[in-house]
Amino acid sequence: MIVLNLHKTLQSAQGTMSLQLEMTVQKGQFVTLFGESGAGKTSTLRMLSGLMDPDKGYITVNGTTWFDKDRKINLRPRQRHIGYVFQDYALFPNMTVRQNLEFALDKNQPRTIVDDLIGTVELRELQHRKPDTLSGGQKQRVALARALVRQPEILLLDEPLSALDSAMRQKLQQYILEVHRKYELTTILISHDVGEILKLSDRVYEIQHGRILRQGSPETLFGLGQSSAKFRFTGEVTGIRKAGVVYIVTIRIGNDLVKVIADPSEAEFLQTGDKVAVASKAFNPVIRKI
Ligand SMILES: Nc1ncnc2c1ncn2[C@@H]1O[C@H](COP(=O)(O)OP(=O)(O)OP(=O)(O)O)[C@@H](O)[C@H]1O
Repeated sequence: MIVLNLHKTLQSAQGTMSLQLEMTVQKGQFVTLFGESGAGKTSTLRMLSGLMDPDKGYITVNGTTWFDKDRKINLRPRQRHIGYVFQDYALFPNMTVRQNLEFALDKNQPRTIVDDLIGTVELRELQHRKPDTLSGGQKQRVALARALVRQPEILLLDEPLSALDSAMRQKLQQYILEVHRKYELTTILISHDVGEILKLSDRVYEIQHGRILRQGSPETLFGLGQSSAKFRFTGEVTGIRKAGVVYIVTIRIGNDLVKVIADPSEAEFLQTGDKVAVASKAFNPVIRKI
């Protein structure tokens, strides 16, 4: 179980922002941090991993204190047994895929874990290639495998899929779920993609200006518990047009554009850029802002 009690003054473009978060993540959970840019999501992961010191508060993981300002406890990043995957892969360009993984091994650690990971994320054919010969999705599989070489209990994923196209994202989501289950990880993801959050997470925290605004299961948080589960998708509004007494709302789902008819009460609160859920109610799609 991870218990976070974090206080940190951050410098935003608008001035100072006071981050104050209390969060408990159960062992084995898949948790997502969601919220607008600059809300403090990355800073939260950096404090958990030891890359940024909180001004006040404590971090305990499975009963061990990793950080406690009052008791002057502050474990170094290497002592925290965390795997961290970033959006930009951060691979060593002069090393092959296998060498990137082997470089992460601890002294005395058996090499079998490297083979196991290469198998799990299907890198066997690519293992002797250098990163600049790989696609974005392949590089991110290498970064995911490398983050797991030291067999961490906690995996932190900072928007790892946001640079990938939709088909590649879907594949990578599958790999992420697979490693989360196979290596019995506790995983914390930062994501803005509602479909991705629904697919992967047990629990979502919505962060705004350094505070938890809402938390709950993804279905509850995005209002999907109230709609029929027979037909449901999430997407982003790209246009709203009035057509007589109704509105035509264009929604982007992955690479597809779908048009949905909405009545004025549904369309009233929508604008371009909104994330929405569309579900069917007795064959009529209903549209809800999330
Ligand atoms: N070391 C630091 N010291 C002070 N302020 C910082 C530091 N690092 C980041 N900040 C500021 O803290 C704020 C929150 O940044 P953070 O990266 O945590 O947000 P975020 O929610 O992850 O946003 P995004 O989705 O854009 O990545 C930003 O305004 C940033 O400039």
